[in-house]
Amino acid sequence: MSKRKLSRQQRWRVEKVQAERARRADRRDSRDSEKLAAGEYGPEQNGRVIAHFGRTLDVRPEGSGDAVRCHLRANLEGLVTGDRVIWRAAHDARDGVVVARGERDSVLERPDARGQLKPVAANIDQILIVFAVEPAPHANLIDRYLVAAEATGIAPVLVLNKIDLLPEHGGELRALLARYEALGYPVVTTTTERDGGLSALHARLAGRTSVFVGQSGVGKSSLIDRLLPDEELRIGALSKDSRKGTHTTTTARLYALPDPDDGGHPGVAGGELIDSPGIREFGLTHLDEQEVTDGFIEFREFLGRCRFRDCRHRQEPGCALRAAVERGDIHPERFASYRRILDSLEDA
Ligand SMILES: Nc1nc2c(ncn2[C@@H]2O[C@H](COP(=O)(O)OP(=O)(O)OP(=O)(O)O)[C@@H](O)[C@H]2O)c(=O)[nH]1
Ligand SMILES: [Zn+2]
Repeated sequence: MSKRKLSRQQRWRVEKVQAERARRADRRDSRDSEKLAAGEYGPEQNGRVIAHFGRTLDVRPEGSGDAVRCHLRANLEGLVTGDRVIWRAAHDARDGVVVARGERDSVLERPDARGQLKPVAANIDQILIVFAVEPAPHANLIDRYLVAAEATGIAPVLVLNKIDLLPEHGGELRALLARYEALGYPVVTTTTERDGGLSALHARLAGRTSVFVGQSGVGKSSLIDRLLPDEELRIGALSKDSRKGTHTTTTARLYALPDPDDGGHPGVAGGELIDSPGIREFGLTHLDEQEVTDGFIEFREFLGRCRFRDCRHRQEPGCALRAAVERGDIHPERFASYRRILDSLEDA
């Protein structure tokens, strides 16, 4: 679209529309300023963005209470679901205005249609990477997700779902996951087919903001449906259609999970979930060689120890990474995965 040459007339029309938009934003902003000055808005308070639609946001007041539809001061851009904000409620309490954005602890980004990274959600504490007994994961796929998660700086957690389908003694999959536990990654097992099958997951979610990612068919929808059983909690939630991935731009939403210690009322203590089809499809995109290398956390202690400063850990003599593989300090499959991920970047 952006590459297409616009005719002069089209360009003129686009400019006119943009000018009109800017004028309207200015007008809105000066109206806000007047109202703010005239005391038509209440005092500043903290809140969190639970959904956003262009320049309109739903903000949940800190503590509790229903979300309030807010608009943005014109000088504020790029807020996303999960952002902490300072806002003021209108005196008629029906809407409000967001006046500032708080610092972000973390941000999840995805490339837009032009390949530019855009933030889609903020202040996420953990990325739950969902796998299943069926379809069985390749170790390489787990590594890909872990590398992508490490690049965001958000802590990854491995969730093995459908454990009702595990063979009696756990099979290869448990051994595979034990390998990741040894690296320090938390592993949680779940099943939607048994009572109490989500209790370890509930414990993991409590008090944190999480997102679920993972390949198709592993049970993300099934897990989320059970975590948010109350239809009301999912007001405005994804429709069945948009779940199927056709509307990957659908806005991310933040949901408070029911808190079992508070009679099942949704609250921060029960944990919070940010979800959208785009977030679920999060994967290995737009990483460079350095980010991939850094994403293998057990490599870190060996980096910088190769004979050559610019070692790419291939055939170079004195490679500290390859020596670590030979000594058994790095699992050969993790190293093979590393190589495969780098090769796939070159192909892309
Ligand atoms: N046996 C078993 N089946 C499960 C479990 N959880 C989910 N399933 C089934 O796995 C299938 C896929 O589940 P979904 O929840 O649609 O998976 P998803 O990850 O959301 O898949 P996409 O929407 O394609 O991304 C469904 O048929 C579920 O009923 C489980 O714990 N055990
Ligand atoms: Zn090396």
